[in-house]
Amino acid sequence: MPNVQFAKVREPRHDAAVKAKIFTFVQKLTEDDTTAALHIEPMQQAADSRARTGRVDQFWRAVLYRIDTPTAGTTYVYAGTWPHDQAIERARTRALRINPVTGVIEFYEAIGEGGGAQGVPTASPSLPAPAPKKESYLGTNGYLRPELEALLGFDPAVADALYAATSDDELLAISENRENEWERLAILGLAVLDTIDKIRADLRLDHQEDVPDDASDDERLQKGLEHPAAKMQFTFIDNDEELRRVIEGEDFGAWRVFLHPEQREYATKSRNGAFRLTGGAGTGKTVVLLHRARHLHRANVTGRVILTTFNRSLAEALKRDLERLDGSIVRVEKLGEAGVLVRGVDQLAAAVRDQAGAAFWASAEAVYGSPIEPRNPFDGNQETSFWQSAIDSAGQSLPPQLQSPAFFEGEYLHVVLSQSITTREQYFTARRPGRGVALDRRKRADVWTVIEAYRQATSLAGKMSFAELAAVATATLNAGAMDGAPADHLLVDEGQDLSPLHWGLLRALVAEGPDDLFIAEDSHQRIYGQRVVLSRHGIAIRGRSRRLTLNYRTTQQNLGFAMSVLEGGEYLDVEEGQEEVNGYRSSRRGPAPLLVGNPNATAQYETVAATVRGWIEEGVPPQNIAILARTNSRRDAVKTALAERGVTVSAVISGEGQGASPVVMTMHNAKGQEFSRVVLFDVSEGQMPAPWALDQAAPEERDDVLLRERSLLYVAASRARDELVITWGGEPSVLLSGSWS
Ligand SMILES: Nc1ncnc2c1ncn2[C@@H]1O[C@H](COP(=O)(O)OP(=O)(O)OP(=O)(O)O)[C@@H](O)[C@H]1O
Repeated sequence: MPNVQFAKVREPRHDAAVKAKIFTFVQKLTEDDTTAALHIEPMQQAADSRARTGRVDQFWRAVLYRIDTPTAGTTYVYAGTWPHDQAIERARTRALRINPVTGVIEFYEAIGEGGGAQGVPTASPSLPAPAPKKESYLGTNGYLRPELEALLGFDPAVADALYAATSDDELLAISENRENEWERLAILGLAVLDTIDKIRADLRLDHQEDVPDDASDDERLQKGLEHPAAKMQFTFIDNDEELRRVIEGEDFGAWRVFLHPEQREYATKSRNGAFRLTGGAGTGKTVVLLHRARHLHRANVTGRVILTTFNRSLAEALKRDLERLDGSIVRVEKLGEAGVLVRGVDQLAAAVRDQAGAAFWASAEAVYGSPIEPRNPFDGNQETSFWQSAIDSAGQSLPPQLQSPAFFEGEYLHVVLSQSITTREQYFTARRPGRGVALDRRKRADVWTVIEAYRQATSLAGKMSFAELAAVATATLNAGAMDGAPADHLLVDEGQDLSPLHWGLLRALVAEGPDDLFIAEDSHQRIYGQRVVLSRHGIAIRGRSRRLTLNYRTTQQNLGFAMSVLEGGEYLDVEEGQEEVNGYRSSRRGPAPLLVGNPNATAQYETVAATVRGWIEEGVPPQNIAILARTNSRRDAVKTALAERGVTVSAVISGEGQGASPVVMTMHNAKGQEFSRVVLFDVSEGQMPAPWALDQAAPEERDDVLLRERSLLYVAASRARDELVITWGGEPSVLLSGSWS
């Protein structure tokens, strides 16, 4: 029975009926390639004697390459389905070969009279004619023409065209027409002026497959399919499920199959301890986590893998995607079971509570100074109300700026719970790193009085915060109440938004060792809480940190705008290093983001309504459109205003939208999501940065609040895959004053 390797090529978009026929065709091919109905036919005078076409139906033909080796038998490389004549033309003119410089398997266009002599390279007709009169973009930036051929393996004609390009845009236009993924990404690297060495390293072009000297051409091709750079474009079809995913997935499903060599390495390589994967919004961090979860699970089915993220709705999305990636992964519902457990981080604390039973409430002694009776977590904004009442009743002697629930929530979480402080005396000498405001002994005594009042009132009400839940869960695990750590591998998404108590909990859930913690995070996207330094929570990264820079989600134009929002912010990462902003790139291009100022609120509503209406008329599926607002009340206001203008949108409170209408949600709720078209609504002075967020913050925390507002706009802007519109009424927000134009 032949094997099938599926190659990602730019074939025509197929409707469901054709896809079903392709599915049946490939299925039959894997069963028996001599089946007459498949019409597997060699090409006359073809550039590659391996080229074949096969009959999908009367109109459509598949293009195939047949490789025969003694060890692997027959392999067909499936290279897309085309209308009859086009398929013949492609099969006749395109060869499959090993790039002589890099060893990567590739499609190679060789054209000549009547089908062409085999192996004679010529420029693809899609290449623009060289324009020698103007200055070469690559030449001016210090690249040498021969390097493109000798070090990157470009065909001479392609190298000529690249060297003749006068701008990065011209380079990208060439890249869009190249057939091979490695070519497209190498050109993108050149466009953003990566060094040749970096391009070679990123795409693993230095990697050489181990092939004996006397290997046949077919054996070399077979081996070439294993090259890390080939895995971006070629995938082995294992079973019907995999085949269905590849055929039906198209671009949206590409993440499940075609990983960038860097992504593949991060998903599969074993690490000695905690590892941090950083990278801008849309660089595929979540994709790596999902693949890594599958990899760890497959490597040891008795292993206990936890995949966690900031909240429940993001965890639900991870669950769905894990299922899409591989339906055979054993998903479990309890801590300590073999398989993959997907939970929000607070749900993990609740799982410890539920599974440890009485031991959990007994362990509360480490947090409160004495065991507690079972309690329920707060609902909604209850925590703030409890702090306010405690301040009102016991905090009147404090300076006014400390009489704020925000100050107390921060102090309680970052100082009291983080250090398991249970008495006034301990609090007098507690370290308060990163808390800004200094507290003398007198003030500390007053603060502690409020904390005691809060603890008393919450105890009476039978309530606790999620931070307290995490603290008690950590104490429970550290006391050994669950027979050792309940996980072997812990994978964390959205790490930048986790609190010190979350990190304490995660550390306690998995014992230190190889592949214990894998953390995906992006400091630029921190929109909740204070920055955390991981080493203070028993998590030592020590050089095991890497960054992804290729944006898979959005266009270069949207990316440029999103990055410009970050300008003016000072970002430190979780290892206290400067977070880098350079090097991000996208291979996709699109329209420039539209910034639309409006004289007043009514005009702004008109703008948003017209924009959404226009997109729907254009044929954009309504559920791929999102309007993002800074607050719940602005979300509700724009929903009502749009309804008054005949545009129905559904408000998303948490999780995903319902049904087939555009969604409106807060920027916070848009975290982790993506849409084709996005409106950032009311990015006006007086709305963003939110004045109330600044007012509520203690003076020394205002800079961080501002930074988070900047990050929030960045998160929101980076949700758009294709088009982005930013609106305001009156004056624009100061956050829009970056260098973007
Ligand atoms: N190798 C790939 N091939 C095709 N698409 C990919 C690949 N990797 C990621 N993507 C797509 O890019 C988009 C962003 O990926 P993902 O959500 O993993 O990024 P992220 O870094 O976690 O983003 P954010 O930080 O904004 O949450 C998704 O649509 C994903 O399917």
